Amino acid sequence: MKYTLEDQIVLITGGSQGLGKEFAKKYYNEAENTKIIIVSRSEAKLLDTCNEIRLKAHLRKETIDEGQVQHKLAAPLDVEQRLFYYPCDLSFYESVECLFDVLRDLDLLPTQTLCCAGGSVPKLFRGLSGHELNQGMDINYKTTLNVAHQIALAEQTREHHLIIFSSVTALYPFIGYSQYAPAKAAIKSLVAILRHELTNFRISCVYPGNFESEGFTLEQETKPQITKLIEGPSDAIPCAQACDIIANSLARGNDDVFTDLVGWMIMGMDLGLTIKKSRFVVLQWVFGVLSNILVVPFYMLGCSWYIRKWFRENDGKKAN
Ligand SMILES: NC(=O)C1=CN([C@@H]2O[C@H](COP(=O)(O)OP(=O)(O)OC[C@H]3O[C@@H](n4cnc5c(N)ncnc54)[C@H](OP(=O)(O)O)[C@@H]3O)[C@@H](O)[C@H]2O)C=CC1
Ligand SMILES: CCCCCCCCCCCCCCCC(=O)[C@@H](N)CO
Repeated sequence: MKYTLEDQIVLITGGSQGLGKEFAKKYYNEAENTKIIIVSRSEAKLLDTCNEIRLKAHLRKETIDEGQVQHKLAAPLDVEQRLFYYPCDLSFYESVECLFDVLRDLDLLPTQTLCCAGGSVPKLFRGLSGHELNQGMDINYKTTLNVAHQIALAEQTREHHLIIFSSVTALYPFIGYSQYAPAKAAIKSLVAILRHELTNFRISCVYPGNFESEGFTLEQETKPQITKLIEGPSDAIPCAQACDIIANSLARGNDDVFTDLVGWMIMGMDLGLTIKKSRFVVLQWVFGVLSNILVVPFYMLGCSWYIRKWFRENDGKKAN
């Protein structure tokens, strides 16, 4: 199943900002016959994003008499529209069922689904609240799980391209990401199983390195210094650049997608019982085998020594 922007119905979760918004822009500006539905919790952000994308494309639609804006996903559908939004907290299964009931009623079941919704609160484990801990699983795992399940039920035979967003931290979890990395690792595990079961689906999993977004800016505020040091080799790239890298990689047929060299390296080191479909995969595998023997043991020893030193110097109990 080739990845193309044109002639699609694409559902983008987390489309109100960051990477999801960049993908909505890309589909809107680079394809003429593709309908885009962006979903997130905040109707205000979704509305702003729709208007901004239209304004930039000089196609801003004025509000209609009833006070409804033309691009909220509702009946009757304005078939002239290409960009819609639907506010929904995707961590609640029942809300996702309602979303898919609306899509089905409007004959807008997607041909591509991008599960971009996610976000992290990087803190030391003891510094997290119960709410933050549970939000981690809700926002990063349950939003993807619920949408993937509903699209799997909706599309029993037709081809569908499911594009799920994990993180390099799923392949290399480290200090400061306890609220986030386990959820992203769960996504990696789910992808491997769905690739066995959903035989009419193409399932791609993206493992981005750092990129600049509203979420990234926010997480920098709580991120422990040791976490910033460890992830230092993954410089944050512009969000639009990350979007282009991912789209080009998908178009080349890759299904395990990285956004930087560090991500390629770490994916190579993650051997395990899954066949990677990534760029330069043979070279990546050879690199992974050799580095697991020659580099990783020394890196991990050095890393744990450095973390212990950091705690000693920062009196770990209070350090954040
Ligand atoms: N930025 C980075 O450095 C990296 C990001 N990633 C991953 O890439 C994806 C995109 O990242 P980024 O652009 O930074 O994300 P942002 O944090 O900028 O945006 C997250 C989006 O998810 C939406 N969202 C959050 N919770 C829910 C929910 N319960 N239901 C529906 N929508 C929700 C938010 O909208 P609203 O608040 O309106 O709900 C927002 O649109 C995420 O999965 C992230 O984990 C991976 C590696 C690195
Ligand atoms: C031989 C061993 C070499 C190891 C090099 C180690 C480099 C680690 C880079 C980790 C980058 C993590 C980026 C994803 C962060 C993320 O998902 C958050 N920004 C959430 O938004």
